[in-house]
Amino acid sequence: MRHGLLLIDERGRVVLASGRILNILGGREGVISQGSSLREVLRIVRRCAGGAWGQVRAQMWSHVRARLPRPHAEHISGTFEMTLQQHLLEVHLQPVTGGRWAVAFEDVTARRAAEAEAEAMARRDPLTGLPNRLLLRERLQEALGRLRRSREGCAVLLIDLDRFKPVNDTLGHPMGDALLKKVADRLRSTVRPTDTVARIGGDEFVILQTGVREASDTQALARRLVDLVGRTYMVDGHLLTIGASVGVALAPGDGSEADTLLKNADLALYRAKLDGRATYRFFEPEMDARMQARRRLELDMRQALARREFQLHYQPQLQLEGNRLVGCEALIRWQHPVRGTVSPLDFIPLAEEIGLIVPIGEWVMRQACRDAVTWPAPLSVAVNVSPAQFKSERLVEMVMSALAASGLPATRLEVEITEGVLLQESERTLQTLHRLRELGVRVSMDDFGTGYSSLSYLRSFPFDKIKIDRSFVSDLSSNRDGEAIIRAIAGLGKSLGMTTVAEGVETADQLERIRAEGCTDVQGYLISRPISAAEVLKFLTAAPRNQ
Ligand SMILES: Nc1nc2c(ncn2[C@@H]2O[C@@H]3COP(=O)(O)O[C@H]4[C@@H](O)[C@H](n5cnc6c(=O)[nH]c(N)nc65)O[C@@H]4COP(=O)(O)O[C@H]3[C@H]2O)c(=O)[nH]1
Repeated sequence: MRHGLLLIDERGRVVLASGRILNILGGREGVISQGSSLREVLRIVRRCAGGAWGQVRAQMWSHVRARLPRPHAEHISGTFEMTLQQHLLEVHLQPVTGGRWAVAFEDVTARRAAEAEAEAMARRDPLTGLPNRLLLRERLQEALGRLRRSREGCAVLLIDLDRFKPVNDTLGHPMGDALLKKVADRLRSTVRPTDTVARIGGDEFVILQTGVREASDTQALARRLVDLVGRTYMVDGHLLTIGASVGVALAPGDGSEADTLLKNADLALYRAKLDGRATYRFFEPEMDARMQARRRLELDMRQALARREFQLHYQPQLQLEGNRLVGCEALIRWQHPVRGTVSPLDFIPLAEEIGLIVPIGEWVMRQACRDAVTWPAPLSVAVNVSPAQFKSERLVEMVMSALAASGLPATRLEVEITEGVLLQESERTLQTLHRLRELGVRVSMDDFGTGYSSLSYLRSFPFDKIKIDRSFVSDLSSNRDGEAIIRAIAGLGKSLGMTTVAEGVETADQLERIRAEGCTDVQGYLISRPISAAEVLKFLTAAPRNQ
C-alpha cells in the first residue's frame, strides 16, 4: 500500500491511523496507532530517521514553519516531501472540521524514479544515447556560466555529415541508423570526458569542447573530426564512406550566449559546405554580414515577381552560313528600385539554392514564349532552365502550358541546360528531356567544355546544339589551345549532326577564326548585346548582317 492516513484531533492525539505506509514511519522503532500523541509520532519518526533526522526535520519544518502563523497545527495545510528509510514520502496536511487535521502520506519513490528517468530520457537521443539539443543547451549554458566566473573558454563544433542521405535513401533506414551509431561512437572516442557530444538532428552532431585555452586546441579537434568521420565504415557487410563538414564558434570571442554560438557555428558550417565539404571552418564576423546580405537579397527576390521587377532581354544568334539570324537567347534582368540592375550571376545561384528559380523560371518561360510568338517565323527563342527546375515534377507540363497559352510552336522553343542538370538523378532528368523533345522542343547544352564530363553527356542525350563556352572564344586571341578546342568541338558537333554555337564573340577576328574552325552559329557582343524585348523586333527585321 503506497498510501497512509493519520487523523489528529485538536489535542494532538491520533484518532485514526491507517495504511501500511505507517510501517515505514514507524518501522522497527514502534507503531503509530490510534491513541498515539503527536509528540510520540515525532519521536518514532525521529528514531526511524536515525542519522538522517536532521535532514528529515529540515524537510518537515521548512514546510510547517513557513505556514505557521501561530503554533496551532490546524492552520497547517499543504504538501511537502521527506525521505525516510530510502523512501520518498509525499506528505499532505489538511485541516478538517472540529479543529482536527489529516495527514496523508504517499510513497512516491517509484513514481519519482520513473519521472527522473523520463526526464533524463527527454534529454537523450534514443538512437545513439547521446545528449540531445535540450541537454546540449543546458551544458552549454553551464559552460558559459563557468566562463563568466573563471574565464575558461569553450567551443561549439557543429558537424554535418556529407553524403549521409544517399546511404539512408539507397540502403534503407536501418542501415542509416547503424551508421549514425558508429559515427556517434567515433565522436565519443575522440573527445575528453568533460566534453559533450550531442546529436541534434538527423545527421547533425555538436561537440561542446570545454577548457579551451587557445583556438589551436579546437582546431586540432576539428581536424581530427573531419579525418575520423571520413574514414570508411563497415556496416552490415557494406563498406560506406561519408564525410564531415564542421563549423566552429569559440566562446567568448564569437559570442557568450548559447543561441549566438550555435548560430555562428551554423554560419561557419555553411561556409565549410560551400568550400567543398569534408572540411572545417571557424566563424568569422563577415560570415554574418554576408548571410544577412543574402537574406535581404532573398526577401527582395521573393517580392520581385509580384512587383514585376524582372524583365527579359534577348541576345540574337547568327547562323554563319548565309549570315542569317536564327533566334535569340532570353536573359533575365532584374531592375530593383534601390539596388538598380542586378546581374543574373548575382541572384540566379541563390534562387536555385532556395527553390525560387521554379516560379522565376516559369515566368521566364511564359514571357519568352509570349515575346517570341511576335517574331517572324521560324525565329526561335532559347530559354535557360536550371537544375532545380528539373527537380520539379511540373516542368514538362509548365512548358506545354506556356506554349499553348502563347501559341508559339514547340519547334521555335529551345531549352538550354548546363551540365549541372545532368549531374542530378540522371534517369529522371533524361526522361524529362526526352519528353520535351517529343513535344518538338529543341535541347541545347550550354557552357560546353567547362564541366567535368561534357563529352560523356553528349553520349547520354542527343542534343540539338552545343554552345561552346565563351572562355574558349576569348582564349582565341591569346592562346592556340583555344583554337584547337573549338576545332575539335565543331568537328564533334558536325559528326553528331549537332549545331555548334560559339558564345561571347566580340571581335571580327574571333568571328573569322570561328568560321574557319567550322562552327555553325555565333552569339556575342559583335552581333549584338542582349537587348530589350522592344528592340528585338527592330533588330530581327533589319537587313541581314554582313559580318
Ligand atoms: N563578355 C561577354 N559576355 C557576353 C557576350 N555575349 C553574351 N554575353 C553574356 O554571356 C551570358 C550568356 O548567358 P549564359 O552563358 O546562359 O549565362 C547566363 C545564365 O547561366 C544565367 N541566366 C540568365 N538568364 C537566365 C534565366 O532566365 N534563367 C536561368 N536559369 N539562368 C539565367 O545567368 C548567366 C549570365 O547571364 P548574363 O549576365 O545575361 O550574361 C549572358 C550574356 O550577357 C560577349 O560577347 N562577351
